[in-house]
Amino acid sequence: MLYDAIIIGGGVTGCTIARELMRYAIRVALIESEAEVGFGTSKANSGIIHGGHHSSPNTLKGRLEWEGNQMWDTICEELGFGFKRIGELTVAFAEDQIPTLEKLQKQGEAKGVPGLEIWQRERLRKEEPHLTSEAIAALYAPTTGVVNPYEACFALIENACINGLNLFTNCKVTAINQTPDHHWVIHTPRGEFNTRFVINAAGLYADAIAEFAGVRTFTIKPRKGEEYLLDKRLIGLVKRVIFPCPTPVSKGILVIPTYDGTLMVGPTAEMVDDKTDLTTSHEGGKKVFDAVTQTVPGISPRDCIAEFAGLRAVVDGEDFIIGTTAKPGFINVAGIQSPGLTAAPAIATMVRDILHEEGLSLAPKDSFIPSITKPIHFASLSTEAQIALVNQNPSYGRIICRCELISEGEILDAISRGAKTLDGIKFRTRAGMGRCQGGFCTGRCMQLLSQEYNIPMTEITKRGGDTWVVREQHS
Ligand SMILES: O=P(O)(O)OC[C@H](O)CO
Ligand code: FES
Repeated sequence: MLYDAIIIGGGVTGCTIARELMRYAIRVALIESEAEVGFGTSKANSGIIHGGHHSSPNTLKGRLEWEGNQMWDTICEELGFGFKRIGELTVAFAEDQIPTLEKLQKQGEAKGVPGLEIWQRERLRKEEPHLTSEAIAALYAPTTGVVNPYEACFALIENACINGLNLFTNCKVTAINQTPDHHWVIHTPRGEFNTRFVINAAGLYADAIAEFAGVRTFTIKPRKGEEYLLDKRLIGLVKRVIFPCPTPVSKGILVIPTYDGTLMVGPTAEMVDDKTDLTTSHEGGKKVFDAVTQTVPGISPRDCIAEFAGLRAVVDGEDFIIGTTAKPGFINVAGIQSPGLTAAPAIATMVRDILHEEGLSLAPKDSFIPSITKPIHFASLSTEAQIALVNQNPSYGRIICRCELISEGEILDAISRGAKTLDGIKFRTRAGMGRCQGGFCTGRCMQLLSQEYNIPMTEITKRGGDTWVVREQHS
């Protein structure tokens, strides 16, 4: 079969493009090397929909940041994943940082970002009493939001699949070539895929994919960010995302009230050589906690319940690379570092427009379904609603994850929506994300995966590949 477009890479960029393209009467596939979408850089994203004022309007990422920011309300309404505009504060600790706040405010206002205000010490103390008294002023941005990035990926891809996307996971591209009639052939261990257009949204590996096609003009360098999740006891300590004044390459180390309320602190910003290096380090942890304990003194390293790292896909020049290449039909969507999540919906419409300009006919599809059935979150229901649900389906009455109060019904629902691994369950339902970090619920989630896919426990993985949890015993 000849596809009209194939997207390589199922991070938030690829998933958002896929969902956008499914509005039109075209044949589209998405190829992802990992076991599930969102399992690369996206799963370690800080989950911030940036206010719109951080990047210069003279850059592509600066333009798409604000455009994308404004598109998230509709997407979340349609797809039902969590998104809250909780606002942010960029904090100044010394007089010489005030011009930075003013510059960010002007930059945002030039783009049309509403509501940017500089708060002086008194207002700051009143609004965020747990912020250090050393803070002298802050730029408030009400447009900043938080979202669970992996939930966004799952919801976008589920909706894209309902609307006809062909999704291939565990499918690593090994070569790309062009036929004499200028169609592209993508080679994978799961077979060959033929397409008119290739959309290279391969994140850290976008340079390798461009190289396969003979159009590489950039190199992706990984910049690591370590993040530390804190215990629930700190929920509510700050209400907004707290930023320091930015550095030339990073927005700095933040205190992030995630969508679920749990605080997360980070990220670091260290260039690394290895695209698979997701280690956290003593130095990284120290850097993060030294910074955030100064900003919010109520935080302690002892509150950390989990830590992880992600790798930003950075190119020279630090801007997004989105556009056509020397070979017709091959489109790069590369260098999507921060604010990539924020910009993703605007990136998707930009890619759609490029495809149209390049000659792909995009007739809107009358049958497009914009929404998905929203997953039930049992613990948030009223007692009456919980009783009614359990009477109707007793699996919602069996709690699998005690820390996060997640029921069997929710886990079975996640599996029916495509969760294939323990992380797939965890990122969809929160089972395993609690204080015991899966100590109690992992075995029970494995039993459910084994039962639903009819596979032995030894085939179940944490996140695909060789990440098995139990091994067969040989005597
Ligand atoms: O450190 P940055 O600027 O890459 O930003 C990363 C995230 O968007 C915020 O944590
Ligand atoms: S029981 Fe699931 S994280 Fe503790």
